[in-house]
Amino acid sequence: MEPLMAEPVVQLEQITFAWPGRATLLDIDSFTLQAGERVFLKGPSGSGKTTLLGLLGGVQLPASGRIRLLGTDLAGMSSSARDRFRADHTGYIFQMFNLLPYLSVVENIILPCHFSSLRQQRASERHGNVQAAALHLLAHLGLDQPALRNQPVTELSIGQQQRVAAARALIGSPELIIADEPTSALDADTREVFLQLLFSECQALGSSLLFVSHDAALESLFDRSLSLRELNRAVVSSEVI
Ligand SMILES: Nc1ncnc2c1ncn2[C@@H]1O[C@H](COP(=O)(O)OP(=O)(O)OP(=O)(O)O)[C@@H](O)[C@H]1O
Repeated sequence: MEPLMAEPVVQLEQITFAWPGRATLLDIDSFTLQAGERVFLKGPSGSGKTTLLGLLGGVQLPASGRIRLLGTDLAGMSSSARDRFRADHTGYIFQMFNLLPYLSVVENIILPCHFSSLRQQRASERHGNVQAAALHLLAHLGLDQPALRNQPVTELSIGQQQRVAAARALIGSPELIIADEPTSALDADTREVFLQLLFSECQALGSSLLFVSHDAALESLFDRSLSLRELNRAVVSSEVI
């Protein structure tokens, strides 16, 4: 018997998208992200990379076409169901990290488990409870000094904040990790170290990674690289070369 192929994590078919009052920004025939794949997405500033990431998580809906996350059509859901689905199955690492300044390191990391009982359950099954899961991730990401755990995140270095942001995205093993320019504030050596840590955690958890960056030096480290310019049939006037 043929082995069963795992469901693609993301499947995008013939989507178009325009911000209100603006020309079509995205017109994409097809894009698939397979389970466990690590894909690098590049494109000039203003070409629509962040907008595409928003579509993949169901933050915005396309004007036409279909986006399926883990086989589920996002357009067929109510907006609250989409929010829950996104919280359960996707982890985000943002360029500015978006950590909550009034929460400690561990509190920031376990935040997604407050919005997703599935991620809370997965983290607890693996590690006993969500705090232990957060400490496990901190150790794997090279941040296991006990003094750091309860420190306000505002007192961390940029590299430390970035790892906390990665741990927050990874907790509870979401199937898809979306990273939007998460290394732009780091120097070249630190970037590659961070990326290797992120790769090994994604592999350990079985998560796919879609990583947006301008940094061509990182491209060869990924399974596959995509250029939004080549993927997108729309003519984008807001691109900055
Ligand atoms: N919330 C929004 N409302 C209206 N227009 C938006 C919104 N977000 C982005 N845009 C517009 O969509 C276009 C693409 O922006 P987007 O942030 O997706 O590009 P990007 O490729 O991620 O750029 P960068 O590399 O600079 O982050 C820009 O013209 C931008 O002004």
